[in-house]
This record gives sequence, C-alpha cells and structure tokens, in this order.
Amino acid sequence: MDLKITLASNSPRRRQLLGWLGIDFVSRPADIDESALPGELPRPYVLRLAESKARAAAHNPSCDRLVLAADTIVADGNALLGKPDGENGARGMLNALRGRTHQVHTALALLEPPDGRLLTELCSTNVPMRAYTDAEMEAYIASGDPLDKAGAYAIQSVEFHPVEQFSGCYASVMGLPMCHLLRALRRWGAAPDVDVAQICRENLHYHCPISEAVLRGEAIG
Ligand SMILES: Cc1cn([C@H]2C[C@H](O)[C@@H](COP(=O)(O)OP(=O)(O)OP(=O)(O)O)O2)c(=O)[nH]c1=O
Repeated sequence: MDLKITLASNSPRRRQLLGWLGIDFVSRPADIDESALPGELPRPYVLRLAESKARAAAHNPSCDRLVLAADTIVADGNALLGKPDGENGARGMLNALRGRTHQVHTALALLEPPDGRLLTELCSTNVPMRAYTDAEMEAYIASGDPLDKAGAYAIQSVEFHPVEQFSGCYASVMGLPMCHLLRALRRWGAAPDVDVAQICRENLHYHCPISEAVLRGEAIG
C-alpha cells in the first residue's frame, strides 16, 4: 500500500517526528473544542480528542488521504494539565510538577476519510521531574516555551531539561509515539520499514528501551 497521510495537527513536534519516519504527509490542522467533559479521566480524554481531531480533518471534502491525529495530556493523578493559559498558569503547573513523577498520555487516531475504518492507540508514560530552582523555572517561563506545551514544559528543552532518569517513550511525551504509530500502521498493512531505536538515538539522543524491545520482537503496552 502506498502510504500518504493527512496529519491533522498544527504541532511542529508531530510534523518533525512523522518526518523522521519518512512518511509522506500533508499537514491539515483540526480546530476542535478541547474542553474536558465533567469528571473525564486522562486516558478517555486523550482518546476522545485524538478521534475528534481525526474526524474534523477527515470531513474536509479535500481530504483524500489516511488521517492521523494525536492528543497529549499531562496528568497529575486524575487532574488534567493541558496548555497553560499564560505565565501564571505555567508557574502553577511547573510548581506542582517539580521534583515528582507524573504521567503523560498520548493518543493516536488513524481514520479513513470521511467516516471509514478507525484505529486508535494509547501510550502512557511516567515522567520524573527534577527539582529545578525557582530561578530556572522563571527563566523558562520568560522564554515563552511553556505556552504551547501540555503541562507547561517540553521534555526536549535542552536549556531547562526538566526531566531526569527517564525510561519511557520520549517521542510520546513530545506528542507522537512512533512505535505505537507503526503498530497501528502495520495493522493497516501500511507501515514503513524503519528502525525507531536508531531514529531515537540519532535525533533525540535517547537510547529508548521501548523501541529496542520492539526490535527484539517484544510487545509494547
Ligand atoms: C509534555 C510535552 C508536551 N509537548 C507538546 C506536544 C503537543 O504539541 C502539545 C500538547 O498539545 P496537543 O493539544 O496534544 O497538541 P497541539 O495543540 O500542540 O497540536 P494539534 O492539536 O494541532 O495536533 O504539547 C511537547 O512538545 N513536549 C512535552 O514534553
């Protein structure tokens, strides 16, 4: 199958990660209401949003490719931490997450337009945050980087480097779990033949235990 994807996303990180997989794609951001339903838990929330983004993009009459959408949320217990609503919001989130482990959930949805076959994937990752100082936190907030990131931080921020002793899926925290995407594409019969462990090492400078386990033929969660 000749794989061509419409990426229903405005996220530069998702475009970058999909590009590393060598997949032919066009970007068509989907504008949806991202409010949580009353009492909605993190995993159902991201799955619902990824599917909604995919459906919104697939209903565009010009969409004739397989649609990929994703959603990422930072979860502190059952509390959902999306993008902060300004500097004070970012300060509150970074204070709450400092020196503790929380979870990041990323859901993927693959949809045949406009309402065909749907596949979803969910990747949940523990993220241990280092005990950054107030001064480091304020400098990071002043950089503006937190504002378009769930939980007000970027694991990939070299200067702030908020995460330490991490052993989960780095790409998932950045917005697109590559092993999970490949698993879904394999079920679709359309996965490119790529070495995700090598992609993580070369581009993220991360020796990913998950992608290395996949290479050994072990299942992912
Ligand atoms: C936790 C974390 C999130 N993020 C980003 C990934 C996502 O872009 C963003 C979470 O917001 P999302 O709503 O998942 O995505 P988005 O609005 O950026 O893009 P779109 O809906 O158009 O696909 O936070 C990082 O880049 N690094 C991190 O460490």
